[in-house]
Amino acid sequence: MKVAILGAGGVALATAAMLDRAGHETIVWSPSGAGTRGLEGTDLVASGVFEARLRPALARTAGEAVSGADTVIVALPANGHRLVFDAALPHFRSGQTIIISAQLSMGTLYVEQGLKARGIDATVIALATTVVMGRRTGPASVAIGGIRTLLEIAVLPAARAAEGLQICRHLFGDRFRLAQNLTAIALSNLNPPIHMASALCNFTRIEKGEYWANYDGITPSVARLIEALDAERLATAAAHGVRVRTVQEHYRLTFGFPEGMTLAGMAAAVHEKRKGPPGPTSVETRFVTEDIPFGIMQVIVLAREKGVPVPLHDAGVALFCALYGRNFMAENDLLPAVGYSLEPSSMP
Ligand SMILES: NC(=O)C1=CN([C@@H]2O[C@H](COP(=O)(O)OP(=O)(O)OC[C@H]3O[C@@H](n4cnc5c(N)ncnc54)[C@H](OP(=O)(O)O)[C@@H]3O)[C@@H](O)[C@H]2O)C=CC1
Ligand SMILES: CC(C)(CO)C(=O)C(=O)O
Repeated sequence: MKVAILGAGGVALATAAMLDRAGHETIVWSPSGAGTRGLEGTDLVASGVFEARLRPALARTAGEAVSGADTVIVALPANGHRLVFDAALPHFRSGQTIIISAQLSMGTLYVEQGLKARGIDATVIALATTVVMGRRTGPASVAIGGIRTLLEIAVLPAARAAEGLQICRHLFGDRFRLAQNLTAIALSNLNPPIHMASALCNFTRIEKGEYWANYDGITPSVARLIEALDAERLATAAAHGVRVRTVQEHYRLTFGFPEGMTLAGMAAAVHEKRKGPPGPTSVETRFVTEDIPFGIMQVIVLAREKGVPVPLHDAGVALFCALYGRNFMAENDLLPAVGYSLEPSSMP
């Protein structure tokens, strides 16, 4: 299959390596061009859970990437989604499949609306997290941190669910199951609570650019905060009538741990085994710039809809707005575009 990957960071390049290994043809687009500059005329080298050397095609424009592809994978942080969706939408064709890896803030609805406006009959698939974990380690290298064994997807239109499932399996293997709906996917992305708690509790390290290891930063107290945030997310999901995995299940499935381990215990075991990846070392980290406005805000908006109190989510946004002197709520350019209000006055 011909696959266009929009984005050229850790996940995008790890995805390209995984698809190349499975015999698919890939073309990668970096929105600014910075992400693919180091790949011009040279192989991409993947290391970690598998090793590979590949030469993905490089696109200069979103149109060049998308036009010849059967499937398009959006693989970049959600604070870049709107820009990338707007660049790609004029080029989508009927019959294509668009996979959002991973969805935050109902980006799938935004794409669906854009396709409808153009009369394009394409399939849009939302993932709650990425198939593969990855981190760029240099201009032409990527470290593959892991491949998930089980992922939920939602497919629009819902009538194409079986077809969507088949395409995901064809690309990445038999590791997908259908979520109840898009709200379940929206409430299944575990990065926002994990990253908010980690970033908040390790903030001076981030601001001073000190080295810290991501899972080592999830100490028992940080894990307790993540679990308290998770209780709010689970209450929101229950109010919407959707079943989502708990943060413990998420770690268990991601890392293959047996049942019964605590979150802090699993984080410590991952750190012991991997020692990495590093935690963020810049205040511009997507743990904040993506996860607060697009992830935490999404939970807050869905909680408000059902009158579910989420005081820790609200407090988290307020704290990060104060830490940065910046209105993160106003940075979400997806939810208002698909009809959700970000106004605090719509609080229950
Ligand atoms: N890395 C991981 O293991 C995991 C990642 N995820 C999620 O997957 C997604 C991708 O993550 P990852 O690849 O690590 O992220 P990266 O930070 O490595 O992504 C960098 C890529 O995103 C583009 N980009 C970043 N910000 C913007 C923006 N504001 N506007 C336009 N383009 C932008 C960059 O563009 P350019 O090339 O122009 O510089 C570059 O191509 C995120 O949503 C993340 O939360 C989820 C689980 C695990
Ligand atoms: C660091 C990791 C793998 C776990 O939080 C991650 O999810 C990310 O980089 O987005």
